[in-house]
Amino acid sequence: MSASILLEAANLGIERGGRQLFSEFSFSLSAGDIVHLRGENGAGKTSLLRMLAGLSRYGFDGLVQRHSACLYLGHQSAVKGLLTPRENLHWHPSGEAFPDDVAIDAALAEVGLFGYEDVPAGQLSAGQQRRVDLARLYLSQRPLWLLDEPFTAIDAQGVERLQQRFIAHAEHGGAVLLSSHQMLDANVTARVLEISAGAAQ
Ligand SMILES: Nc1ncnc2c1ncn2[C@@H]1O[C@H](COP(=O)(O)OP(=O)(O)OP(=O)(O)O)[C@@H](O)[C@H]1O
Repeated sequence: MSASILLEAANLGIERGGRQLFSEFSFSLSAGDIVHLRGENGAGKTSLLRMLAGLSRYGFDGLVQRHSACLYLGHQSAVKGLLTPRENLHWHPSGEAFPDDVAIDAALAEVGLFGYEDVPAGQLSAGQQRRVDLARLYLSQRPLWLLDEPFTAIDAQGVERLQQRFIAHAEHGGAVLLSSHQMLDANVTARVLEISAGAAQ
């Protein structure tokens, strides 16, 4: 095994609701990779990302080897409305706690939430709540990022900043696998993984 490989997936298959979404899907993620997971609605992107993150095995086949700690961002918000952004990040349900309020506030500023640190998250807009989740990308030390629709509810400027963050993460030895229906900017050097009905490539 090369030291730079962060994840290996071999012969993956997913069956949901009696339908085989795809099978015999193999790939790896290495340090420096940005990989864009694409496929139509229902193709199985969320199912695949959950499988890779080790969150679900239902209906799955194949072997996933993670050689690195992983940060998983689901397409549904993990933000608790009664907690403030600072508290949400302090006690994040991923189990990756961020105890340093100074670092948390800096991350919140990075995602445009300066001044909202102590506002109950339930009072924030959908995009601002998504930004609380995304602040983890400025706090986490985990090299392998598995991101399900990270651009959801994010404005154009925010999407551009996120892509800059992906580039910086990859340049520092991380890897990013993200699903999105949006095209990535031309300055993002990304590999495409395409899932289509019954097959993947
Ligand atoms: N818990 C479940 N039980 C049965 N079928 C499921 C379950 N979860 C997902 N599916 C089915 O699996 C298929 C793939 O769903 P998934 O959410 O992985 O697709 P997706 O590619 O992420 O789609 P989208 O682009 O719409 O987010 C869908 O047809 C969905 O109905």
